[in-house]
Amino acid sequence: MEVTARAPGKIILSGEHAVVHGSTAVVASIDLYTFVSLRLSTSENDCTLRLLLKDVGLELSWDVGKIKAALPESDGFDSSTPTTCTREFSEAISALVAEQNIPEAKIGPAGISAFLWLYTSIRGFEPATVVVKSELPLGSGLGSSAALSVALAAALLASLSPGSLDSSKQGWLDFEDDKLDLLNRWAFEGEKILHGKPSGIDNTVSTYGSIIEFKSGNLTMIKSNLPLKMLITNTKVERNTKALVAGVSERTLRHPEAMASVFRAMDSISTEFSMLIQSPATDELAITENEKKIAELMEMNQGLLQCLGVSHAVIETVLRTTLKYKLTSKLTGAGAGGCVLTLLPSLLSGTLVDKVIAELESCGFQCLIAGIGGKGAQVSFISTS
Ligand SMILES: Nc1ncnc2c1ncn2[C@@H]1O[C@H](COP(=O)(O)OP(=O)(O)O)[C@@H](O)[C@H]1O
Ligand SMILES: C[C@@](O)(CCOP(=O)(O)O)CC(=O)O
Ligand SMILES: [Mg+2]
Repeated sequence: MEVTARAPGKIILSGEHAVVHGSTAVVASIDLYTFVSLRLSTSENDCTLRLLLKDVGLELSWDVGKIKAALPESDGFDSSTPTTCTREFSEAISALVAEQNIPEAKIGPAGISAFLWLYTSIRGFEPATVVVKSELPLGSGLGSSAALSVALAAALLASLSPGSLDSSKQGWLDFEDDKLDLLNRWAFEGEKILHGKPSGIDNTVSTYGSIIEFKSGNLTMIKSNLPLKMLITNTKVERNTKALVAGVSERTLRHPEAMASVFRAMDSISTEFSMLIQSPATDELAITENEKKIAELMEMNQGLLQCLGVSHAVIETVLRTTLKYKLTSKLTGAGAGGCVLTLLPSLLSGTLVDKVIAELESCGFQCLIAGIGGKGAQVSFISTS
């Protein structure tokens, strides 16, 4: 039997970075997914754990006996209790990753470390083949790290207890509500390896889907009464979330009072953003008024992200370009490159949207409009017998 899980990426509509420091943020899942397929080995002579990372063209493999010998002694694994990768395990896992001699240009090693931690913690030392493939651009602010952790944990947990899902059914199956919390907590452990100090917002929206107001680990699912159409522009400037999150924490240590004020302002912006998108807007006039306020909040949010030191010249180029068309933009995710969101008001003509996209793409950027607020993690079973 093979199990495939899929987990969506996300756009942070308001409050990135500040959310790591306890402020409110608003996030939506997008209809671009990371897929993880898991096939346990059926051959007695096979002792290999294989990891195929299709997006970066890497095929890695380890002897499961060697993995067991390399990791510190432990009381055994317990898939029902998500545990944090300790420094001792992290060092042993880094050594297992290093021995694969991965070309640095291909990928940051943290994703592979997160894989080894989640795999060995949930499934132990069983030989298997795991294939990862994503529709998301990696390291661009659309949450590929969380989608990887969620899809991986989902495939592993589903393979352990397929009975809790109706595996005779075709197509994508939802997890039961009580399993979602376990899945989310495991994915958070993966995201810790990838982000250093994650807020948990990305793994939460990738697990549950929808639009979520998030603060200090608590989520509230919300329903938008606005169309909230966002143009996503990928600047293709690569950056690393872990380094950017650490940079904001260092700035916070240097200027605690000033940064606390910025985080408070971000909290107010996100709270108002959430309230505005939920407020009943029955006619065109009310929708337009609320969209204007949303645009203003996005502009303020972007200004504060600049205060945190996470904007970038290329992001400013996108802001200037969209402003020529009287459109408002903000970076999304960790910033310093990656993706930028532009609000497309509901009355905006299709011709104008085409024009702004053409101009952005002439700068070498890539534009897309994703569906937002859809389903979270799901699994599918394929019988290989
Ligand atoms: N499909 C994938 N294949 C391999 N590694 C991945 C994949 N998706 C995510 N990763 C890991 O996540 C990292 C990017 O995460 P991050 O810097 O948090 O950016 P984002 O989450 O915005 O995409 C990559 O460098 C890699 O380690
Ligand atoms: C900057 C942050 O708020 C979001 C990072 O998102 P991404 O990895 O850039 O997709 C970090 C976090 O919340 O864990
Ligand atoms: Mg990430």
